Amino acid sequence: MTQNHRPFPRLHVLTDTRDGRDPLPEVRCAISTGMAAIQVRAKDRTDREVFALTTAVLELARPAGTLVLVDDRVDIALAAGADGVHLGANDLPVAAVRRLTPNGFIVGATVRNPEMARAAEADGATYLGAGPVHPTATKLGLPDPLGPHGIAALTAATALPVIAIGGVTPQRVSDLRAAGAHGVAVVTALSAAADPAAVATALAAALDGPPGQRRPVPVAQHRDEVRA
Ligand SMILES: Cc1ncc(COP(=O)(O)OP(=O)(O)O)c(N)n1
Ligand SMILES: Cc1nc(C(=O)O)sc1CCOP(=O)(O)O
Ligand SMILES: [Mg+2]
Repeated sequence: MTQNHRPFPRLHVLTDTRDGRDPLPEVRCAISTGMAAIQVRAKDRTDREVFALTTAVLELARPAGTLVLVDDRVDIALAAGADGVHLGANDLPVAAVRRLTPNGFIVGATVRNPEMARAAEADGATYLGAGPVHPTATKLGLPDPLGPHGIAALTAATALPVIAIGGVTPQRVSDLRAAGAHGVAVVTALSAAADPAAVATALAAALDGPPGQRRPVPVAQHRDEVRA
């Protein structure tokens, strides 16, 4: 794990490996913003390939101090030396992963309503991924979009940083921050962009600085800093 005392990242970029694509170009763009975390998400790859991709992402991320998380797989995250894992409903429970991992290891949890947010916080999650906030074609079988109002209800229920995911674009960031989201997670905003560097810059600019109506939450209370 990296020693990182920066604020918890507001821009989470998930790798898009579909159709054999190489996600490293957009990973480089995200890292260059200086405010991103990279989540290695590679549903179509073998364990060996996910491990190799995580190692490649870590090589790019470490010199910049960028955090690297792995979707679903705490074993691969630990084996590769990543900073954390993102857990969904079909993965190991947050509390079980906490027992397996060292202090400072980041554990994200997918939540879709305030009850799930409270439970994940009680179980020891570091941050919450909340979605889908808008319609998305990237993942099938999701419930109806939460919208910024759903994000507001969810952020009111937890002191943890909430990362909104699903159909996020630079233009949609401001409403999400106003709803209390700490940040956003994206796949196709970067992977399908003609100019991913420009989109990464636009996302970073939209996430930078205080939101209009952000709920004040003490840093120590919502684990806004990662102290590995
Ligand atoms: C930041 C963030 N939020 C939500 C998700 C979704 O995770 P999960 O429920 O595990 O679904 P898959 O990504 O595995 O399809 C996420 N990955 N990141
Ligand atoms: C991987 C994922 N999880 C979601 C959830 O709501 O759990 S939405 C999503 C896809 C996000 O992709 P895009 O930025 O291209 O819409
Ligand atoms: Mg997952």
